[in-house]
Amino acid sequence: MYKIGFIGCGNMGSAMLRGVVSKGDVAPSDIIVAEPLQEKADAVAAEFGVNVTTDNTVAAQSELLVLAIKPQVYAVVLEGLSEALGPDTLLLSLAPGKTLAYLAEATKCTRITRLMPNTPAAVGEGMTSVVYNDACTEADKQAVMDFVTSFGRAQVIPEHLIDAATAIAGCSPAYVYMFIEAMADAAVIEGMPRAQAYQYAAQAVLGSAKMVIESGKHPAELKDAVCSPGGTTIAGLRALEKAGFRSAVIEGLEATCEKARNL
Ligand SMILES: NC(=O)C1=CN([C@@H]2O[C@H](COP(=O)(O)OP(=O)(O)OC[C@H]3O[C@@H](n4cnc5c(N)ncnc54)[C@H](O)[C@@H]3O)[C@@H](O)[C@H]2O)C=CC1
Ligand SMILES: O=C(O)[C@@H]1CCC=N1
Repeated sequence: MYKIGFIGCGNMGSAMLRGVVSKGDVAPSDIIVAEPLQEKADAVAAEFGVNVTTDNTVAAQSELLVLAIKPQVYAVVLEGLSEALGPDTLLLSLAPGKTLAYLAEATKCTRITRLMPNTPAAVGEGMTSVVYNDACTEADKQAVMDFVTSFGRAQVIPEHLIDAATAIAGCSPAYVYMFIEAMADAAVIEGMPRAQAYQYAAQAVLGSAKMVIESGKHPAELKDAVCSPGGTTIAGLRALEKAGFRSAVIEGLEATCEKARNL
């Protein structure tokens, strides 16, 4: 495994770090995190036992460098790293909208990979999309796969699918949490204590997702098996469809893709 550097360690960087450190394949001493917020940097050092610096150029000396910063600060950060980034660095970028062409133009790196992970990486259940550029070697690809599969599932995709991947995996946890909240609100209306309602809703989502992944069955078949003729589920399904449930989800994900294309 390569020595890994992180530039920025906020929500996504720390989720990946938590996953990778818990898996144990990379020694914390082989990881260096650059995080300008001292309080965050101290918390990362204390929790994960990794090396921490506020100096981006030090972290950029790692062989595999994760840009875990917001797309809005890319230009200034990459300019600051122009001397530190070169052909020796395998650059991993998490930002929507920052294309391989942009990253090649903005740095002297030749080996570049885009990743679109999600925060469930923190519990080893991430879904990460991977887009390599042509200069990545087989060893690079192996190192990237070892890294991303240490915090969940991963798939290599062509770059034209990364906006869809951003919507369906990068962003969708937020929408799933909203769904869990909404279901819990309904249970609270019916008198269930709130904490219990979150547990019920979350376990129902977890179990349903596991059924899709492990049974290999079409989601519609699994849905139909819950809908008893003349029963409760089909009555709820009708009300959800009347309220535009599927359309709302499709429009939400499409708005995400549109935003990613324009970042
Ligand atoms: N949060 C999420 O669920 C996901 C985020 N992403 C992508 O990951 C990247 C990071 O996002 P988040 O972690 O959510 O953002 P965040 O705002 O939580 O973390 C960014 C971190 O970068 C640090 N930072 C700011 N300026 C810096 C600089 N000049 N040098 C070094 N560090 C600097 C900040 O202090 C902060 O800790 C973004 O490109 C985002 O689009 C991708 C998939 C999912
Ligand atoms: O909201 C965002 O822009 C980032 C990218 C995917 C998830 N969060």
